[in-house]
Amino acid sequence: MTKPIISTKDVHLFYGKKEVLKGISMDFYPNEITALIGPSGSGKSTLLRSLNRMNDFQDNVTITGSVNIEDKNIYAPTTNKVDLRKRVGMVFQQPNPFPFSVYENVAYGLKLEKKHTKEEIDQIVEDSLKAAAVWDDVKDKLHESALSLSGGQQQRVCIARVLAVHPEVILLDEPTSALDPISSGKIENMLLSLKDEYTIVIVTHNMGQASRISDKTGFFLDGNLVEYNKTKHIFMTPSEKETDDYISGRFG
Ligand SMILES: Nc1ncnc2c1ncn2[C@@H]1O[C@H](COP(=O)(O)OP(=O)(O)OP(=O)(O)O)[C@@H](O)[C@H]1O
Repeated sequence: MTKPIISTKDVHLFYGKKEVLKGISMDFYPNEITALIGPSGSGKSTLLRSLNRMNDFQDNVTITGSVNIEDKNIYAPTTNKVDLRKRVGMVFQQPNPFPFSVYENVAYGLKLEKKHTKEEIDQIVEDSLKAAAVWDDVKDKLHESALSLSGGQQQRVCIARVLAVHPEVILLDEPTSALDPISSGKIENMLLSLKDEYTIVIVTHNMGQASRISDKTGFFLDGNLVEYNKTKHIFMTPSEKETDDYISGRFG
């Protein structure tokens, strides 16, 4: 049987005294896309950020339970957080390229690693931009500022930046919510093509997007994981009334 690449066990997360994750246990499998859905404030982004310790950047956060990657708890004191965030890369809602050229954005992590020759970096930059389906848009402007690109192109360059350091898992927090439908469609197709090599977890408010691209879907409500199952099951025959109400637009 396939083993999960990430397992959360009974994760509780508090901002100050406020409990925003109330015991989340979830397995994420290799070469699958998992969608996290639920109303605003239900804890989806917080759970996503707990998978590569992005919550550590915020004060006043307490987390209990465990998040295991291949049987090691990432919250163990010995975890190297820089390495962790390379293995588990993240793409945010607003495209956030650095104010450098397209090339420098994608080469950034590789240059920090100091493991590659200039020729190798050139090749990885090209391969990553191709995998992120933005090469044709930017191949003639690699040395122009990434900030001069459209929002959709910037977001795909940000995805290329994550791919360049060869993560195992890619976390995406509403990556298309700031984009037009054509750019969103390109990103959806790209994510489907990346599934063969990566494990993908995506927070989305777009039910159509979740049903089009994900293999499994988790429905969050008020810090609880109400239901987690194959996407078809969640959308066609949900087991819980709350899930049914949410996906059929009765609340949220
Ligand atoms: N830095 C923070 N400090 C205090 N409370 C926070 C912080 N970040 C999030 N919260 C609270 O935690 C709860 C869960 O937020 P979270 O962003 O995970 O929800 P979400 O389901 O992703 O919502 P959305 O869909 O609106 O992004 C919310 O009540 C939110 O107000």
